Amino acid sequence: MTVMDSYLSDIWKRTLTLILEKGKQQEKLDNLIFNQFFSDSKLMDLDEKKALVVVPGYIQQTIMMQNKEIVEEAISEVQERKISCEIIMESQLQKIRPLAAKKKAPAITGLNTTNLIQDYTFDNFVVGGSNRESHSAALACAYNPGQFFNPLFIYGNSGLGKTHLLNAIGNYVSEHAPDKKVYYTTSEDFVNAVVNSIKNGQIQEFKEEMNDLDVLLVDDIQFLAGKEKSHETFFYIFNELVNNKKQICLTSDRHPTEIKGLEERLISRFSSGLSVGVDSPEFETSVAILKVKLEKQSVDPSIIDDDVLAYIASNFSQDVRKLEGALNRLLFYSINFSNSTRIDFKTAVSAFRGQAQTIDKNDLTASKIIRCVADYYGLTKLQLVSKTRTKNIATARHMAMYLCRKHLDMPYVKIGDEFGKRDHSTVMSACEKVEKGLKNDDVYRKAVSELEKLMQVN
Ligand SMILES: Nc1ncnc2c1ncn2[C@@H]1O[C@H](COP(=O)(O)OP(=O)(O)OP(=O)(O)O)[C@@H](O)[C@H]1O
Repeated sequence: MTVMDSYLSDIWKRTLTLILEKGKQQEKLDNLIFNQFFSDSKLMDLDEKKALVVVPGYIQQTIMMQNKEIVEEAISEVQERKISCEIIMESQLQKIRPLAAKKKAPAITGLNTTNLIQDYTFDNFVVGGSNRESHSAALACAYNPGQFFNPLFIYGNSGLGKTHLLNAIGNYVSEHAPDKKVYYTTSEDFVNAVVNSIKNGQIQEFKEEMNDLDVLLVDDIQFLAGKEKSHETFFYIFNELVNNKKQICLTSDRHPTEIKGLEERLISRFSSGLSVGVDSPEFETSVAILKVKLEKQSVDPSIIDDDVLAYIASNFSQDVRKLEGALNRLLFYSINFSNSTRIDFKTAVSAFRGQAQTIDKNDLTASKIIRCVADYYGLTKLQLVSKTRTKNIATARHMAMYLCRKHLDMPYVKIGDEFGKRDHSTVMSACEKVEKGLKNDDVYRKAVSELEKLMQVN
């Protein structure tokens, strides 16, 4: 432990004692809540006015935020000056750490610190149709910086892996060519650095330091919009680096030509290399991502039934952050509220009650599902529950059984009763067929998604 660490730890210990005392006085906290949600927190940083507090997860963060006033009162009392607190989760720390490192670094930009997010590598980036192009372009830039696409511009909605890819490039270069200077920053930090350098009369030094880089990675470049002073500096650095065959990689939430408030000359520079998009992951990619994230948390994927991963993948794959959040919720739920060592479909349905596809279960009945499926396939309800085994009727029947299981959580036997008294193994095998179809077949996925929409409106 460094002197700084033990200094912060001592302050936090005294603060925690006060938080409990004040919380009890104000009847907002008791020992149980305090021990469960406050005791694992840490004070990571402290300056004249602000404290950075880190907590293990979402729940601790939420509960501490609810008591933020008490927390701020307590630390202000310990420090004998007014302190405001930022409370973040450990998982957010990595994004913030570089800022802290930069602050302490003697150089203007902090280039002598490695500010890459170490966890984001090509090895743990799952490739699928939605990101194949951007992954391949990023890898090419990492393998041969400055040679292929300059700049590489990766764009797409939030949470689709742009920051991950950007850092993967940096980590790859740092590992394979340690003599190369790599710098990762967000455009907001870049703007702050420019403003500070101007204020301190060091803008020339700042530019020189930047021009000395081999790889410049700038995240969320859209935030440069409207910051005219920084445009000038960035334009200069951009030209120097590109002319010297140094690699620049940028990310944004939209294509360069759609960023409003950027000078034309910058837009044209950004578009002059290669622009590649990232999209929401498709089903297989989502499942593979979930498996990678489980591995990262040292959870054996075999304790989770395949249909559970399929369920999360079909409900939360708009962005990977949502997928990760859903997985964390499931793990949290099963650790705290389930007695079983396996995580099955039923556990998942309970964990996501009210979160996954918002079909109102109170409104939904087997009969309604049968009607929707029959309409969708152009059949009658009678045909669906009949003994007929014609392929199209059987497929529709399997689909209806699967939807009853998924949305009504009905036992197999009961579903069998609804479909002309079929036995439970027939229903089980029907559900398995649809689950398999969902993994391998776009037609199944499309049908389930359209049927679920129909079930909501009908
Ligand atoms: N293909 C993937 N394989 C593995 N993890 C992924 C993949 N895509 C995204 N992730 C994970 O999803 C999370 C969000 O990704 P990231 O921060 O890179 O998104 P982003 O596109 O930069 O979002 P924003 O625009 O909001 O900054 C990260 O934890 C990242 O590791």
